[in-house]
Amino acid sequence: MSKANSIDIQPRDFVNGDVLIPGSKSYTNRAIAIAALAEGQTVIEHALVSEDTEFIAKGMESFGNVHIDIDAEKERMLVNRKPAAPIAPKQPIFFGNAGTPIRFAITMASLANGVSELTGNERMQHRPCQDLIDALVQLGVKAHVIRGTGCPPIQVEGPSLRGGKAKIRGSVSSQYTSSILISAPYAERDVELEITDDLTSKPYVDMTVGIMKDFGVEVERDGYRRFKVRAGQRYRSGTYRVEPDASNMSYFLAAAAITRGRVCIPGINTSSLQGDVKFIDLLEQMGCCVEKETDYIAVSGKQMRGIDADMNRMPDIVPTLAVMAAFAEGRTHIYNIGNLRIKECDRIAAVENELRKMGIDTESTEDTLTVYGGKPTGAVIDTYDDHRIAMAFAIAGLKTPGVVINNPSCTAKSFPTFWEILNGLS
Ligand SMILES: O=C(O)C1=C[C@@H](OP(=O)(O)O)[C@@H](O)[C@H](O)C1
Ligand SMILES: C=C(OP(=O)(O)O)C(=O)O
Repeated sequence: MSKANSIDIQPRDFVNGDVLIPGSKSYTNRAIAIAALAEGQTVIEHALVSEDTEFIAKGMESFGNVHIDIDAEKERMLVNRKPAAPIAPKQPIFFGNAGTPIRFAITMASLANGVSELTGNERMQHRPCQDLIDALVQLGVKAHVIRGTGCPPIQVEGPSLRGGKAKIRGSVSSQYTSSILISAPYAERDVELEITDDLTSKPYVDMTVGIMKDFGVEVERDGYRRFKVRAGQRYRSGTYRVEPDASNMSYFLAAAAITRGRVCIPGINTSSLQGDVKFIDLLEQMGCCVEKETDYIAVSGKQMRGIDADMNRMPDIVPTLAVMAAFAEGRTHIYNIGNLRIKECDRIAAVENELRKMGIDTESTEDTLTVYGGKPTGAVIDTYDDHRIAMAFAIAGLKTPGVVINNPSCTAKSFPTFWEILNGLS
Protein backbone atom coordinates (compact mmCIF):
# COMPACT_ATOMS: atom_id res chain seq x y z
CA MET A 1 0.00 0.00 0.00
CA SER A 2 1.28 3.44 -0.83
CA LYS A 3 1.61 5.91 2.03
CA ALA A 4 2.30 8.82 -0.34
CA ASN A 5 -0.32 11.56 -0.45
CA SER A 6 -0.64 11.24 -4.19
CA ILE A 7 0.41 8.98 -7.05
CA ASP A 8 1.21 10.05 -10.62
CA ILE A 9 -0.14 7.41 -12.97
CA GLN A 10 2.16 6.52 -15.85
CA PRO A 11 0.41 5.98 -19.20
CA ARG A 12 1.09 2.67 -21.03
CA ASP A 13 0.94 1.94 -24.75
CA PHE A 14 -1.41 -0.88 -23.87
CA VAL A 15 -1.98 -3.21 -20.97
CA ASN A 16 -1.53 -6.91 -21.48
CA GLY A 17 -1.54 -9.98 -19.26
CA ASP A 18 -3.14 -12.13 -16.59
CA VAL A 19 -4.19 -10.39 -13.40
CA LEU A 20 -4.76 -12.34 -10.17
CA ILE A 21 -7.52 -10.64 -8.21
CA PRO A 22 -7.74 -11.13 -4.42
CA GLY A 23 -10.85 -12.63 -2.82
CA SER A 24 -14.27 -11.01 -2.92
CA LYS A 25 -14.92 -8.45 -0.20
CA SER A 26 -18.60 -9.37 -0.07
CA TYR A 27 -18.00 -13.11 0.23
CA THR A 28 -15.21 -12.64 2.78
CA ASN A 29 -17.48 -10.44 4.95
CA ARG A 30 -20.22 -13.05 4.74
CA ALA A 31 -17.90 -15.97 5.41
CA ILE A 32 -16.51 -14.27 8.53
CA ALA A 33 -19.97 -13.45 9.90
CA ILE A 34 -21.30 -16.96 9.21
CA ALA A 35 -18.16 -18.66 10.57
CA ALA A 36 -18.57 -16.60 13.74
CA LEU A 37 -21.95 -18.30 14.20
CA ALA A 38 -20.81 -21.82 13.24
CA GLU A 39 -19.39 -23.76 16.17
CA GLY A 40 -15.88 -25.11 15.61
CA GLN A 41 -13.17 -23.98 13.20
CA THR A 42 -13.81 -22.54 9.76
CA VAL A 43 -10.96 -22.03 7.33
CA ILE A 44 -11.54 -19.21 4.86
CA GLU A 45 -9.20 -19.58 1.88
CA HIS A 46 -8.39 -16.90 -0.68
CA ALA A 47 -9.88 -14.48 1.85
CA LEU A 48 -9.64 -10.76 1.20
CA VAL A 49 -7.51 -9.21 3.92
CA SER A 50 -8.39 -5.52 3.83
CA GLU A 51 -9.59 -2.76 6.14
CA ASP A 52 -13.23 -3.75 5.85
CA THR A 53 -12.74 -7.46 6.41
CA GLU A 54 -10.50 -6.70 9.39
CA PHE A 55 -13.26 -4.51 10.82
CA ILE A 56 -15.80 -7.31 10.62
CA ALA A 57 -13.28 -9.83 12.01
CA LYS A 58 -12.57 -7.55 15.00
CA GLY A 59 -16.28 -6.89 15.38
CA MET A 60 -16.98 -10.62 15.63
CA GLU A 61 -14.13 -11.09 18.12
CA SER A 62 -15.53 -8.38 20.33
CA PHE A 63 -18.46 -10.66 21.26
CA GLY A 64 -15.92 -12.75 23.18
CA ASN A 65 -16.63 -16.24 21.83
CA VAL A 66 -14.77 -15.99 18.51
CA HIS A 67 -11.08 -15.87 17.72
CA ILE A 68 -9.85 -15.13 14.20
CA ASP A 69 -6.28 -15.68 12.98
CA ILE A 70 -5.53 -13.73 9.84
CA ASP A 71 -2.63 -14.65 7.58
CA ALA A 72 -2.48 -11.89 4.96
CA GLU A 73 0.33 -13.52 3.00
CA LYS A 74 -1.47 -16.85 2.68
CA GLU A 75 -4.82 -15.03 2.22
CA ARG A 76 -6.25 -17.30 4.89
CA MET A 77 -8.42 -16.74 7.94
CA LEU A 78 -9.00 -19.29 10.69
CA VAL A 79 -12.22 -18.56 12.52
CA ASN A 80 -12.62 -20.38 15.82
CA ARG A 81 -16.04 -20.18 17.38
CA LYS A 82 -16.26 -21.49 20.95
CA PRO A 83 -19.48 -23.10 22.22
CA ALA A 84 -19.98 -20.12 24.60
CA ALA A 85 -22.74 -17.53 24.03
CA PRO A 86 -21.77 -14.11 22.62
CA ILE A 87 -21.51 -11.25 25.13
CA ALA A 88 -21.93 -7.56 24.33
CA PRO A 89 -18.57 -5.77 24.57
CA LYS A 90 -18.14 -2.95 27.10
CA GLN A 91 -16.66 -0.57 24.50
CA PRO A 92 -18.44 0.55 21.32
CA ILE A 93 -17.54 -1.59 18.29
CA PHE A 94 -15.92 0.63 15.65
CA PHE A 95 -16.40 -0.19 11.97
CA GLY A 96 -14.73 2.76 10.20
CA ASN A 97 -16.65 3.27 6.96
CA ALA A 98 -17.34 -0.44 6.47
CA GLY A 99 -21.05 -0.44 5.57
CA THR A 100 -21.60 -4.16 5.05
CA PRO A 101 -19.75 -5.15 8.26
CA ILE A 102 -21.61 -2.77 10.57
CA ARG A 103 -24.97 -3.68 9.04
CA PHE A 104 -24.31 -7.43 9.36
CA ALA A 105 -23.09 -6.94 12.94
CA ILE A 106 -26.21 -5.01 14.01
CA THR A 107 -28.38 -8.14 13.75
CA MET A 108 -25.64 -10.32 15.21
CA ALA A 109 -25.50 -8.01 18.24
CA SER A 110 -29.11 -8.97 18.96
CA LEU A 111 -27.86 -12.50 19.73
CA ALA A 112 -25.35 -11.24 22.29
CA ASN A 113 -26.05 -10.89 25.98
CA GLY A 114 -26.10 -7.23 27.07
CA VAL A 115 -26.06 -3.86 25.34
CA SER A 116 -23.78 -3.47 22.31
CA GLU A 117 -22.99 -0.14 20.72
CA LEU A 118 -21.94 -0.11 17.06
CA THR A 119 -20.45 2.92 15.42
CA GLY A 120 -18.28 4.10 12.55
CA ASN A 121 -16.33 7.05 11.25
CA GLU A 122 -17.81 10.44 10.37
CA ARG A 123 -19.08 9.24 6.96
CA MET A 124 -20.54 6.02 8.39
CA GLN A 125 -22.47 8.19 10.85
CA HIS A 126 -24.29 9.58 7.80
CA ARG A 127 -24.99 6.23 6.13
CA PRO A 128 -28.56 5.04 6.90
CA CYS A 129 -29.50 1.96 8.92
CA GLN A 130 -33.06 2.90 9.95
CA ASP A 131 -34.82 0.41 7.66
CA LEU A 132 -32.80 -2.39 9.25
CA ILE A 133 -33.62 -1.19 12.77
CA ASP A 134 -37.33 -0.91 11.90
CA ALA A 135 -37.41 -4.50 10.64
CA LEU A 136 -35.44 -5.81 13.62
CA VAL A 137 -37.86 -4.16 16.06
CA GLN A 138 -40.69 -6.13 14.38
CA LEU A 139 -38.68 -9.30 15.08
CA GLY A 140 -38.50 -8.45 18.78
CA VAL A 141 -35.07 -6.83 18.79
CA LYS A 142 -34.37 -4.00 21.21
CA ALA A 143 -32.43 -1.68 18.92
CA HIS A 144 -32.34 2.04 18.31
CA VAL A 145 -30.26 4.73 16.67
CA ILE A 146 -28.68 6.70 19.48
CA ARG A 147 -28.92 10.16 17.93
CA GLY A 148 -32.21 9.70 16.12
CA THR A 149 -30.52 10.32 12.76
CA GLY A 150 -31.31 6.91 11.26
CA CYS A 151 -27.54 6.30 11.13
CA PRO A 152 -24.88 4.90 13.51
CA PRO A 153 -24.11 4.95 16.39
CA ILE A 154 -26.64 2.22 17.17
CA GLN A 155 -27.48 0.42 20.38
CA VAL A 156 -28.72 -3.17 20.44
CA GLU A 157 -29.75 -5.04 23.56
CA GLY A 158 -29.78 -8.80 23.46
CA PRO A 159 -30.48 -11.57 23.35
CA SER A 160 -33.66 -10.35 21.70
CA LEU A 161 -34.00 -11.86 18.22
CA ARG A 162 -37.40 -13.52 18.73
CA GLY A 163 -38.26 -13.99 15.04
CA GLY A 164 -41.65 -13.89 13.36
CA LYS A 165 -42.74 -11.72 10.44
CA ALA A 166 -41.25 -8.38 9.42
CA LYS A 167 -41.75 -5.99 6.55
CA ILE A 168 -38.57 -4.35 5.34
CA ARG A 169 -37.74 -1.65 2.83
CA GLY A 170 -35.15 -2.87 0.34
CA SER A 171 -34.67 0.10 -1.97
CA VAL A 172 -32.04 1.90 0.11
CA SER A 173 -29.67 -1.01 0.68
CA SER A 174 -29.75 -4.77 0.21
CA GLN A 175 -27.37 -5.08 3.16
CA TYR A 176 -30.31 -4.86 5.62
CA THR A 177 -31.98 -7.94 4.16
CA SER A 178 -28.69 -9.82 4.01
CA SER A 179 -27.99 -8.87 7.61
CA ILE A 180 -31.24 -10.33 8.92
CA LEU A 181 -30.98 -13.46 6.77
CA ILE A 182 -27.47 -14.27 8.04
CA SER A 183 -28.48 -14.26 11.72
CA ALA A 184 -32.02 -15.55 11.17
CA PRO A 185 -31.35 -19.27 11.85
CA TYR A 186 -30.40 -18.29 15.42
CA ALA A 187 -33.70 -16.50 16.14
CA GLU A 188 -36.10 -18.19 18.58
CA ARG A 189 -38.74 -18.66 15.87
CA ASP A 190 -38.83 -18.79 12.06
CA VAL A 191 -38.03 -15.46 10.41
CA GLU A 192 -40.18 -14.28 7.53
CA LEU A 193 -39.20 -11.13 5.65
CA GLU A 194 -41.40 -9.29 3.21
CA ILE A 195 -39.69 -6.67 1.05
CA THR A 196 -42.15 -3.81 0.63
CA ASP A 197 -40.57 -2.10 -2.38
CA ASP A 198 -38.07 -2.83 -5.12
CA LEU A 199 -34.97 -4.41 -3.60
CA THR A 200 -31.80 -2.68 -4.74
CA SER A 201 -28.50 -4.46 -5.50
CA LYS A 202 -30.30 -7.82 -5.84
CA PRO A 203 -27.28 -10.04 -6.62
CA TYR A 204 -25.89 -9.38 -3.14
CA VAL A 205 -28.94 -11.06 -1.61
CA ASP A 206 -28.44 -14.01 -3.98
CA MET A 207 -24.85 -14.21 -2.72
CA THR A 208 -26.14 -14.23 0.87
CA VAL A 209 -28.62 -17.03 0.18
CA GLY A 210 -25.94 -18.94 -1.76
CA ILE A 211 -23.27 -18.82 0.94
CA MET A 212 -25.80 -19.65 3.67
CA LYS A 213 -26.58 -22.82 1.70
CA ASP A 214 -22.86 -23.58 1.38
CA PHE A 215 -22.68 -23.49 5.18
CA GLY A 216 -25.77 -25.73 5.53
CA VAL A 217 -28.70 -23.30 5.98
CA GLU A 218 -31.69 -23.16 3.61
CA VAL A 219 -33.56 -19.97 2.79
CA GLU A 220 -37.03 -20.37 1.27
CA ARG A 221 -37.93 -17.51 -1.03
CA ASP A 222 -40.37 -16.05 -3.45
CA GLY A 223 -38.13 -14.10 -5.82
CA TYR A 224 -37.03 -10.88 -4.15
CA ARG A 225 -40.36 -10.35 -2.35
CA ARG A 226 -40.41 -12.91 0.48
CA PHE A 227 -37.75 -14.83 2.37
CA LYS A 228 -38.20 -17.40 5.12
CA VAL A 229 -35.54 -18.95 7.34
CA ARG A 230 -36.66 -21.79 9.58
CA ALA A 231 -35.45 -21.61 13.17
CA GLY A 232 -33.13 -24.23 14.59
CA GLN A 233 -30.95 -24.57 11.49
CA ARG A 234 -27.24 -24.32 12.26
CA TYR A 235 -24.27 -23.33 10.11
CA ARG A 236 -21.67 -26.07 9.72
CA SER A 237 -18.02 -25.01 10.05
CA GLY A 238 -15.57 -26.26 7.43
CA THR A 239 -13.41 -24.90 4.65
CA TYR A 240 -14.70 -22.14 2.39
CA ARG A 241 -12.86 -20.77 -0.63
CA VAL A 242 -13.60 -17.19 -1.67
CA GLU A 243 -13.92 -16.30 -5.37
CA PRO A 244 -11.91 -13.43 -6.87
CA ASP A 245 -13.62 -10.05 -6.33
CA ALA A 246 -15.68 -9.16 -9.38
CA SER A 247 -15.87 -5.46 -8.49
CA ASN A 248 -12.09 -5.26 -8.25
CA MET A 249 -11.75 -7.19 -11.49
CA SER A 250 -13.50 -4.29 -13.25
CA TYR A 251 -10.51 -1.94 -12.97
CA PHE A 252 -8.22 -4.25 -14.89
CA LEU A 253 -10.77 -5.14 -17.54
CA ALA A 254 -11.33 -1.40 -17.96
CA ALA A 255 -7.56 -0.96 -18.28
CA ALA A 256 -7.58 -3.37 -21.23
CA ALA A 257 -10.58 -1.61 -22.73
CA ILE A 258 -9.17 1.90 -22.48
CA THR A 259 -5.63 1.09 -23.65
CA ARG A 260 -6.83 -1.43 -26.26
CA GLY A 261 -4.79 -4.19 -24.70
CA ARG A 262 -5.93 -7.59 -23.40
CA VAL A 263 -6.40 -8.58 -19.78
CA CYS A 264 -7.34 -12.03 -18.53
CA ILE A 265 -8.74 -12.72 -15.04
CA PRO A 266 -8.26 -16.38 -14.06
CA GLY A 267 -10.43 -18.17 -11.49
CA ILE A 268 -13.79 -16.55 -12.19
CA ASN A 269 -16.58 -17.09 -14.69
CA THR A 270 -19.89 -15.54 -15.62
CA SER A 271 -21.94 -18.04 -13.61
CA SER A 272 -20.70 -16.38 -10.40
CA LEU A 273 -23.47 -14.92 -8.25
CA GLN A 274 -21.44 -11.72 -7.95
CA GLY A 275 -23.49 -9.24 -9.97
CA ASP A 276 -20.37 -7.38 -11.04
CA VAL A 277 -19.20 -10.25 -13.28
CA LYS A 278 -21.76 -8.82 -15.70
CA PHE A 279 -19.37 -5.92 -16.28
CA ILE A 280 -18.03 -8.03 -19.11
CA ASP A 281 -21.40 -7.75 -20.89
CA LEU A 282 -21.20 -3.96 -20.69
CA LEU A 283 -17.74 -4.05 -22.22
CA GLU A 284 -19.10 -6.21 -25.02
CA GLN A 285 -21.96 -3.79 -25.66
CA MET A 286 -19.45 -0.96 -25.76
CA GLY A 287 -17.56 -2.74 -28.53
CA CYS A 288 -14.78 -4.71 -26.80
CA CYS A 289 -14.01 -8.37 -27.59
CA VAL A 290 -14.73 -10.57 -24.62
CA GLU A 291 -13.92 -14.17 -23.72
CA LYS A 292 -16.21 -15.88 -21.19
CA GLU A 293 -14.70 -19.24 -20.34
CA THR A 294 -15.31 -21.60 -17.43
CA ASP A 295 -12.00 -20.76 -15.75
CA TYR A 296 -11.33 -17.21 -16.87
CA ILE A 297 -12.76 -13.97 -18.22
CA ALA A 298 -10.79 -11.85 -20.69
CA VAL A 299 -11.27 -8.57 -22.52
CA SER A 300 -9.53 -7.10 -25.55
CA GLY A 301 -10.06 -3.37 -25.98
CA LYS A 302 -11.51 -1.81 -29.13
CA GLN A 303 -12.88 1.64 -29.94
CA MET A 304 -15.80 1.95 -27.53
CA ARG A 305 -19.24 3.51 -28.00
CA GLY A 306 -21.54 4.84 -25.29
CA ILE A 307 -24.39 2.73 -23.93
CA ASP A 308 -27.48 3.00 -21.73
CA ALA A 309 -27.00 0.93 -18.57
CA ASP A 310 -29.29 0.11 -15.65
CA MET A 311 -26.65 -0.33 -12.94
CA ASN A 312 -28.95 -1.09 -10.03
CA ARG A 313 -27.58 -4.63 -9.84
CA MET A 314 -23.95 -3.46 -10.13
CA PRO A 315 -23.70 -0.29 -8.03
CA ASP A 316 -20.04 -0.64 -7.06
CA ILE A 317 -18.70 -0.55 -10.60
CA VAL A 318 -20.49 2.61 -11.70
CA PRO A 319 -17.30 4.67 -11.22
CA THR A 320 -15.42 2.20 -13.46
CA LEU A 321 -18.11 2.37 -16.15
CA ALA A 322 -18.24 6.18 -15.96
CA VAL A 323 -14.48 6.47 -16.45
CA MET A 324 -14.61 4.10 -19.44
CA ALA A 325 -17.50 6.10 -20.84
CA ALA A 326 -15.28 9.18 -20.88
CA PHE A 327 -13.15 7.44 -23.53
CA ALA A 328 -16.07 6.07 -25.57
CA GLU A 329 -17.74 7.70 -28.57
CA GLY A 330 -21.06 9.29 -27.70
CA ARG A 331 -23.18 9.36 -24.62
CA THR A 332 -23.39 6.81 -21.79
CA HIS A 333 -26.50 7.03 -19.67
CA ILE A 334 -26.29 5.24 -16.31
CA TYR A 335 -29.57 4.95 -14.44
CA ASN A 336 -31.30 3.47 -11.39
CA ILE A 337 -28.32 4.30 -9.17
CA GLY A 338 -29.85 6.48 -6.43
CA ASN A 339 -28.10 4.65 -3.61
CA LEU A 340 -24.68 5.68 -4.92
CA ARG A 341 -25.29 8.89 -3.03
CA ILE A 342 -25.04 7.08 0.33
CA LYS A 343 -21.92 5.00 -0.28
CA GLU A 344 -18.39 5.85 0.93
CA CYS A 345 -19.08 9.27 -0.58
CA ASP A 346 -21.78 10.65 -2.86
CA ARG A 347 -20.39 8.75 -5.83
CA ILE A 348 -22.56 10.45 -8.46
CA ALA A 349 -21.29 13.87 -7.37
CA ALA A 350 -17.70 12.67 -6.98
CA VAL A 351 -17.52 11.07 -10.42
CA GLU A 352 -19.06 14.17 -12.02
CA ASN A 353 -16.63 16.55 -10.29
CA GLU A 354 -13.58 14.56 -11.26
CA LEU A 355 -14.64 13.82 -14.87
CA ARG A 356 -15.34 17.51 -15.37
CA LYS A 357 -11.81 18.30 -14.15
CA MET A 358 -10.67 16.01 -16.99
CA GLY A 359 -12.66 18.07 -19.50
CA ILE A 360 -15.54 15.58 -19.82
CA ASP A 361 -19.15 16.76 -19.90
CA THR A 362 -21.57 15.08 -17.53
CA GLU A 363 -25.13 15.49 -16.32
CA SER A 364 -26.87 13.97 -13.35
CA THR A 365 -30.17 13.68 -11.55
CA GLU A 366 -30.90 12.20 -8.14
CA ASP A 367 -30.45 8.69 -9.53
CA THR A 368 -28.78 8.96 -12.94
CA LEU A 369 -25.43 9.95 -14.39
CA THR A 370 -24.78 10.78 -18.04
CA VAL A 371 -21.24 10.93 -19.41
CA TYR A 372 -20.42 12.43 -22.81
CA GLY A 373 -17.39 10.63 -24.20
CA GLY A 374 -14.48 12.72 -25.47
CA LYS A 375 -10.76 13.14 -24.99
CA PRO A 376 -10.06 13.24 -21.26
CA THR A 377 -7.17 15.47 -20.17
CA GLY A 378 -4.85 15.07 -17.17
CA ALA A 379 -6.00 16.29 -13.76
CA VAL A 380 -5.33 15.95 -10.05
CA ILE A 381 -8.11 13.66 -8.86
CA ASP A 382 -9.64 14.00 -5.41
CA THR A 383 -10.80 10.67 -4.05
CA TYR A 384 -13.16 11.57 -1.16
CA ASP A 385 -11.70 8.75 0.97
CA ASP A 386 -13.44 6.40 -1.46
CA HIS A 387 -11.48 3.41 -2.74
CA ARG A 388 -13.61 3.04 -5.85
CA ILE A 389 -13.09 6.65 -6.97
CA ALA A 390 -9.31 6.22 -6.56
CA MET A 391 -9.17 2.93 -8.47
CA ALA A 392 -11.50 3.94 -11.31
CA PHE A 393 -9.66 7.19 -12.03
CA ALA A 394 -6.25 5.50 -11.77
CA ILE A 395 -7.29 3.49 -14.81
CA ALA A 396 -7.92 6.72 -16.76
CA GLY A 397 -4.28 7.60 -16.09
CA LEU A 398 -3.07 4.51 -17.98
CA LYS A 399 -4.27 6.25 -21.14
CA THR A 400 -4.30 9.97 -20.31
CA PRO A 401 -1.01 11.64 -19.30
CA GLY A 402 -1.00 13.79 -16.18
CA VAL A 403 -3.49 11.93 -13.98
CA VAL A 404 -2.58 12.25 -10.30
CA ILE A 405 -4.56 10.37 -7.65
CA ASN A 406 -4.78 12.01 -4.23
CA ASN A 407 -4.91 9.93 -1.04
CA PRO A 408 -4.21 6.64 -2.84
CA SER A 409 -4.09 4.62 0.40
CA CYS A 410 -7.90 4.75 0.59
CA THR A 411 -7.88 1.66 -1.65
CA ALA A 412 -6.97 -0.34 1.50
CA LYS A 413 -10.69 -0.54 2.25
CA SER A 414 -11.21 -3.31 -0.28
CA PHE A 415 -7.98 -3.75 -2.27
CA PRO A 416 -4.72 -3.11 -0.36
CA THR A 417 -2.60 -4.58 -3.18
CA PHE A 418 -4.21 -2.49 -5.93
CA TRP A 419 -1.23 -0.18 -6.57
CA GLU A 420 1.25 -3.04 -6.53
CA ILE A 421 -0.79 -4.93 -9.13
CA LEU A 422 -1.29 -1.79 -11.22
CA ASN A 423 2.44 -1.06 -11.20
CA GLY A 424 3.17 -4.64 -12.23
CA LEU A 425 1.04 -4.39 -15.39
CA SER A 426 3.08 -4.57 -18.56
O1 LIG B 1 -23.87 -7.02 0.59
C1 LIG B 1 -22.80 -6.60 0.15
O2 LIG B 1 -21.73 -7.24 0.27
C2 LIG B 1 -22.79 -5.30 -0.57
C3 LIG B 1 -23.96 -4.74 -1.03
C4 LIG B 1 -24.00 -3.50 -1.82
O3 LIG B 1 -24.59 -2.48 -1.02
P1 LIG B 1 -26.10 -1.93 -1.21
O4 LIG B 1 -27.02 -3.07 -1.09
O5 LIG B 1 -26.22 -0.95 -0.08
O6 LIG B 1 -26.16 -1.29 -2.57
C5 LIG B 1 -22.61 -3.05 -2.27
O7 LIG B 1 -22.64 -1.71 -2.67
C6 LIG B 1 -21.57 -3.24 -1.19
O8 LIG B 1 -20.28 -2.85 -1.62
C7 LIG B 1 -21.47 -4.68 -0.79
C1 LIG C 1 -20.28 0.44 -0.95
C2 LIG C 1 -19.22 -0.30 -0.62
O1 LIG C 1 -19.01 -0.88 0.59
P1 LIG C 1 -19.79 -0.83 1.98
O2 LIG C 1 -21.23 -0.46 1.72
O3 LIG C 1 -19.65 -2.21 2.53
O4 LIG C 1 -19.09 0.19 2.82
C3 LIG C 1 -18.17 -0.59 -1.65
O5 LIG C 1 -17.27 -1.39 -1.35
O6 LIG C 1 -18.20 -0.01 -2.75
